Amino acid sequence: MNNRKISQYEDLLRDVRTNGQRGDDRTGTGTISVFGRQIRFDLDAGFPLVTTKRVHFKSIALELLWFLSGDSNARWLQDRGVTIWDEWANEDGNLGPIYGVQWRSWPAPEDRAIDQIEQLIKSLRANPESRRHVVSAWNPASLHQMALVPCHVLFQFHVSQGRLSCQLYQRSADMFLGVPFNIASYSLLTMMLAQQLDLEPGEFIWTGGDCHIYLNHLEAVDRQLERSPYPNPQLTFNRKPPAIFDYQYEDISLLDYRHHPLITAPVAV
Ligand SMILES: Nc1nc(=O)c2c([nH]1)NC[C@@H]1CN(c3ccc(C(=O)N[C@@H](CCC(=O)O)C(=O)O)cc3)CN21
Ligand SMILES: O=c1ccn([C@H]2C[C@H](O)[C@@H](COP(=O)(O)O)O2)c(=O)[nH]1
Repeated sequence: MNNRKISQYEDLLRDVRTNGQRGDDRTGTGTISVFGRQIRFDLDAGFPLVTTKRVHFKSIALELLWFLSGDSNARWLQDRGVTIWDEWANEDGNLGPIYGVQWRSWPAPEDRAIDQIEQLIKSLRANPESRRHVVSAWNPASLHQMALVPCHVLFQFHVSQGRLSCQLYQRSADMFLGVPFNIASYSLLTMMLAQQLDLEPGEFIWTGGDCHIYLNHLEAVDRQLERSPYPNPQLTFNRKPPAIFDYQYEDISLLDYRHHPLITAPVAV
């Protein structure tokens, strides 16, 4: 079965490497890209953290907790040693109303704010069979204020046979640096929600729009593609926090993460 393989990410990376078309992009770096791809991960077959290079899980987990807290200032991350948003932040750490703000306080008329995560949890509890468990970060009225418009734009949860699944639509996908983060981040979110709702984690389905490799990542990608994936690590929680907003980094344990050495490459700004 495709969703129980351990090489979905590497297979897609190879697909883009082989079939990507040369093009220019906003950052001036240049890419090879394909449009429209999907990969799926069975979350009871281990945690889908890429093993063909070292991926810094702590940055991923802290970024997710930062989104969930509704914060969009990079200071909170910087105070915890996470530097992945530095290039886009101004001198005060400000990034404008990016993910955290749209998830937790989407601006609505009459100065109201919509907490999409709170509503999501309520709807998953009250009406698990609903086909409307959707969260959107793409707010056309706020895009001009954001340091970077959302890449992971919309996600939907689905409950079937006691299992909670998630599908993400990512409009733009930096295959080498961003996608390993995005897969792990949404898989972790799905496992946290499943724990809160007393459901089993189901599948994480990643759907990508423009899937690209930056030209200055090609050598790094070629090195990575010579490597064979290891079995997935396991992810467990050390306690059940009272609510989805109460998780701390220390509540999350990543076990048996066997990986190949780090491969570094510059991020395109
Ligand atoms: N071009 C680009 N690619 C991205 O993936 C990306 C952006 N821009 N802008 C916004 C966020 C920031 N994200 C980032 C930014 C940097 C790394 C990065 O440099 N990763 C290194 C080091 C990780 C660390 O310091 O923890 C890596 O080896 O994975 C990863 C994701 C994902 N996003
Ligand atoms: O979570 C993320 C955030 C960003 N990216 C990548 C995708 C692109 O390479 C850039 C964004 O540039 P746009 O011109 O706005 O598409 O950042 C990612 O892969 N994952």
